[in-house]
Amino acid sequence: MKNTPIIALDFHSAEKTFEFLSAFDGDVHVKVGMQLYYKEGPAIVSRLKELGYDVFLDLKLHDIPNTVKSAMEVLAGFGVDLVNVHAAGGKAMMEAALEGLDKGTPSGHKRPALIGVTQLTSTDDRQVREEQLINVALRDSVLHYAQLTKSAGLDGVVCSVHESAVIQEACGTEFLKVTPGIRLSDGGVHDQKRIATPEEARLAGSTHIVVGRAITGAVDPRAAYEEINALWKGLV
Ligand SMILES: O=c1ccn([C@@H]2O[C@H](COP(=O)(O)O)[C@@H](O)[C@H]2O)c(=O)[nH]1
Repeated sequence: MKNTPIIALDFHSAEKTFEFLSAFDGDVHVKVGMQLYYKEGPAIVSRLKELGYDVFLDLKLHDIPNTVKSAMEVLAGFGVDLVNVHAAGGKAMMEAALEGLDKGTPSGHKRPALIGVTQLTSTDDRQVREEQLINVALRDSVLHYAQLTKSAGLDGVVCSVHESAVIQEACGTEFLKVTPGIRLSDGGVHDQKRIATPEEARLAGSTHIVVGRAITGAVDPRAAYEEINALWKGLV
């Protein structure tokens, strides 16, 4: 899996998606989230894979272990590179997800990497305390979910840049730290709470960054991508 910025294709149709991608060569890493997948179904994933894109299918599964296992068995057949579950579903659910992926991956193919969502980057300390009734700081909750995810055998987590360093220390450099909530220093925050710049992500030890609106909402998306990639790679 390449470590160039993962572009969140948060569009409502295949038409919009491919119009957007026409400004890029096929050598980018993309994320298909709920809105695009629910609209276009597995066909959008097959099309992107046929065109050579690395695909993160971001459906954030969260259900009883048996259901998640069966669903992952199906997703494994799509040939995507990365899939995810909510770590809050528990260790047994995450283990079941991995089992489903192993079972569904066609022989001779590589199993998609599997990561656990810790606390969404749109969540802050107040919500953890008052809405989730978790009596530890958000950072400790994220670290706990990361360790649980690792103990279930998954390949990494979705977290914010603010937790990447502590997770790297606890779970190692190979453990994926996929970080959304990326903004340029003059960019809008939108609905995100734990944001950071591409440079901050690199310095904190994130292994991947996920970028949506800072690219898709830019006047010149290709230029925004190049700027973010250069900052992420430390080239400027
Ligand atoms: O904790 C999470 C998990 C997933 N996301 C997804 O990443 C992108 C971010 O989009 P922006 O426009 O850059 O804010 C989006 O698809 C989310 O569903 C996340 O933001 N936080």
